[in-house]
Amino acid sequence: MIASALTLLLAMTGIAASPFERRVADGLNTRAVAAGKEYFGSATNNPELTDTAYVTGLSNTADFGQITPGNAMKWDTIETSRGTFSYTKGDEIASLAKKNGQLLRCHTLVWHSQLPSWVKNGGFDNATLISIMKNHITNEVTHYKGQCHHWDVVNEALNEDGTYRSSVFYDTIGPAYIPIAFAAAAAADPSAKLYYNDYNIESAGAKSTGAQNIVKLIKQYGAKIDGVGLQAHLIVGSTPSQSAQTANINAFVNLGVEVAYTELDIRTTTPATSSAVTQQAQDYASTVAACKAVSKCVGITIWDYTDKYSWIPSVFSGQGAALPWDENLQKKTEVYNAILNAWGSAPAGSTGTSTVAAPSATEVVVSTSAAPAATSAAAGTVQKWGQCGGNGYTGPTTCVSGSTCTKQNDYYSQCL
Ligand SMILES: O[C@@H]1[C@@H](O)[C@H](O[C@@H]2CO[C@@H](O[C@@H]3CO[C@@H](O)[C@H](O)[C@H]3O)[C@H](O)[C@H]2O)OC[C@H]1O
Repeated sequence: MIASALTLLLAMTGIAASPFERRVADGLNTRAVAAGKEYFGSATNNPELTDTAYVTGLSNTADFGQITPGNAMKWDTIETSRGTFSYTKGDEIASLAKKNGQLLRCHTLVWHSQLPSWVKNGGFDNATLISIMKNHITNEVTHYKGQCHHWDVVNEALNEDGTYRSSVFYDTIGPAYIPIAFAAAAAADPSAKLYYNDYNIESAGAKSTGAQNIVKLIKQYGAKIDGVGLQAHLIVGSTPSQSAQTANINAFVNLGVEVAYTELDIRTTTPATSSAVTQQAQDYASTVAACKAVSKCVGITIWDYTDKYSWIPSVFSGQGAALPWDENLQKKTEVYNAILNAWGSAPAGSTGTSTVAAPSATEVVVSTSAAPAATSAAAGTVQKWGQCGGNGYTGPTTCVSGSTCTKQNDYYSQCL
């Protein structure tokens, strides 16, 4: 009786055992952990949690050691009207992760999308919007304090050319909204790792450089940033090579932050052909191998695990089949095994499922980039937050020669 209860408990936690042995079940997460990573995980959404077969798969810690709420922690769910906070949906997913013994990646605090119109169209001035943003962050991060392994603090602040995206936050506050957000999140939960998260930054280019500049900006302001999330909404046949991805990861790591793949899916035209599936398996493998090759790439999250609940078909017309499980919750063997084997061999003593040799992965070390240069503002430039000091700002306070940095209040200062 006690032995069968123990077996049931261990099966629920992804550990297979007899009364005389404890063996870790083989899977995407246990292989990632054996490769030195923190987790392999999946996003999920509340409506799917009524599907018991789906939840059983999501709760299998051999495959998934981490869960990310796809929508439940976004501003339009949490603070639908000013000062009214609702955590029911986020709590449901946080509780599931806790029950399963899985890590929780919390997503996301400040984003131009899925933002309620009372924020987007509120017409608030600079100081008021800063106060609204800080209040939102403080309230939500405090609610989940101690539960979030990572927080995606700011999501998608960049255009494709690496310049700042126009949003109510950027247009009202200026780029300083980013370090202000990170500082507020750090104050509310000092132990959560704080991430900047974006798409199309999985290989070198203007946007990846823009994200690296955001890391520098946050640090210049004296705020804490721990990591950069590479969303990795990729396309079959156009996925960057392993070496391109590894070099890109190292460019972030060399700035003193870690990296995680946060929303990986690799879409194709549907219905997927067998050659597309073969290419997709290779694309997943090169992405996993890139992460494996750099110790500071801490884990990979797929943006849900099954095509049944993928967001892709609703956003990219005629595209889909992006995930390792199909619409019937069946593993796509070729894709699943490619991920499994890209992580390397099964943990010693595990209940093995595959014996295919793993590809070798080499750590690529690129030269350490120079420390970020202190920026000097041009005469007449309105610095929308604390460029001349104030409100905790510890970055450069120098104007270009001949101009004087004048503090107007805690939020505005100007080089005159
Ligand atoms: O009708 C909405 C529906 O449109 C919404 O879809 C979600 C949109 O966000 C998706 O996640 C984002 C994917 O891209 C990255 O850019 C972001 O970081 C992610 O947050 C999510 O998967 C979709 O479900 O869901 C709510 C419905 O009311």
